[in-house]
Formats: sequence, structure tokens, C-alpha cells
Amino acid sequence: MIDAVGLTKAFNGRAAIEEVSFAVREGEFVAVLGPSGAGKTTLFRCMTGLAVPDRGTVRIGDDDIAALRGRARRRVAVVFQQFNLVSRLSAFENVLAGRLGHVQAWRGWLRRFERADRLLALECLDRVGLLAQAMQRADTLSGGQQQRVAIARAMAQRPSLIVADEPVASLDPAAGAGVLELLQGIARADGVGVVCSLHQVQLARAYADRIVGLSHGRIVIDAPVQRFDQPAFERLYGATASLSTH
Ligand SMILES: Nc1ncnc2c1ncn2[C@@H]1O[C@H](COP(=O)(O)OP(=O)(O)OP(=O)(O)O)[C@@H](O)[C@H]1O
Repeated sequence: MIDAVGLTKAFNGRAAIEEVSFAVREGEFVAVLGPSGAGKTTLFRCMTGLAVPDRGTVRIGDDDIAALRGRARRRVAVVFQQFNLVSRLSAFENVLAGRLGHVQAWRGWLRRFERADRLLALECLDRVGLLAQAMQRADTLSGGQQQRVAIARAMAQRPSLIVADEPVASLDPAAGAGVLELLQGIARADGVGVVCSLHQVQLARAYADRIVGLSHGRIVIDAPVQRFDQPAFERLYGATASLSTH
């Protein structure tokens, strides 16, 4: 469904990612692991059209993501480490923002969404367990709740792919696990592809279907989660690291 081929991006003559290729199928949850500076964020920015690769393509179905403009971009939803909600708006209004790529522009400006869009936003909030908080201002919610709102917003976009860049890095372990369980559920129930970068190997092993490992800008592992073993772990994090303690 999503096909990244030969992605290369350099900054000041130094490659941040080099010849990165991988595919994500419908309903698949792929965790991207790798040490700091391995190139995960650069890869994600290229996959979402936020950055233009020097070489390579990302296709979603028949479309090249770099060529997708405006509304067509709605096929890829992004979840950020810092949630990126509008703090003074309610959870509900933030989720409605996920519909902006689907409605006429004036409806977005005036926040006059149709009934079907409002119902969908409520349904998405219900799916993430926050219906009761729908009218609460985003900045009064806990970090875990804010990330759930961001996921509801991504769902309201009705995307083919959700790209989540370290979505649990700012959360405590329980809230982080809850967020990954949600993303896993969305992949399975809705057939949405999910690509999620993580620093916690144990979370990747618990929730992902596949692990893609990036090191120095290159893919060094691409394997089903069951095959992510000690040698794979060492290839990614170095010989002194031990999988059993992660
Ligand atoms: N805008 C930029 N300008 C210059 N160098 C950059 C830029 N963005 C990324 N880099 C460099 O590219 C390399 C990969 O960075 P990137 O942020 O993609 O890694 P990462 O795996 O996401 O790291 P982390 O896990 O710490 O977030 C690093 O060496 C970084 O310094």
C-alpha cells in the first residue's frame, strides 16, 4: 500500500538517510527503531511530504506522496511527540480539524462543520475513550489524553496511513502503552497502515507486526517482530547492548 523506494536525504553534504526502501501493507503496524540520529524523523518527514527527498519516491497506492497537494495529503495522517493540538480549543474541535481536508474551505474557516463530520468526530473521540471529555479544553487534558485526542484527529481524517513520530516519548509507561494499543487497534480494525518510531524496544515487540531498524541512515533490519532477536538488536544498537534488559 505504501512503498518507499531508495529514499535519500542529505544535510550539508551528509546523508541523514540513504537508499531507504520498505513497504507497509494495509492494516500493518510497523515500528521503526534506531539510535538517536539514525534518521527516523528525516525518514518520516519524507514519508509525509513534509520534506522532499534528494532521491527516491514514496508511493501511496498509485500516487507519489511528493506530488500530493492540498486535499490529497489527507491520505496520510501524522501523530507527533508533542501532540500538536490547539490548546485553547476543545478536544472535539481539535478532532474536527481532522476533517479539514474533506470539507469546503469556508466550513473550516467558520468552523461550520456538517452533522456527519461532527458525528464522526464524536465517534473518533469515543473510540479513544474520551467522549466524556469532548468539550474540555485541550490544554486541561493529561498528556496521555492529549495524545489520544491527536489520534482521534488522525482517525477523523480517514487516512490510509498514520505516521507517528515517537508518539509515546512524552508519556509515562502506562499512558504510552495505552496509545500504542490504540494505534494497533486502528491498524487491525480499520485496515490503516501505521508506521511508528519508538525508542523503547519492548514496546515495539509488544505491539508491532514488523520492526524496521535504522542505523546511520540505512535500514539494517526489516523483519517480523518474532524474528527480532539478540543479533538483530546488536546490529541496531551495538554489541554491548542486551535485548533481555529491554
Ligand atoms: N534540518 C536539518 N539540518 C541539518 N541536519 C539535520 C536536519 N535534520 C536532521 N539532521 C541530521 O540528520 C541526522 C538524522 O537526524 P534525525 O532527526 O532524522 O534522526 P532520529 O533518528 O530521528 O533521531 P532522534 O531519535 O534523536 O530523534 C542527524 O545527524 C541530524 O543531525
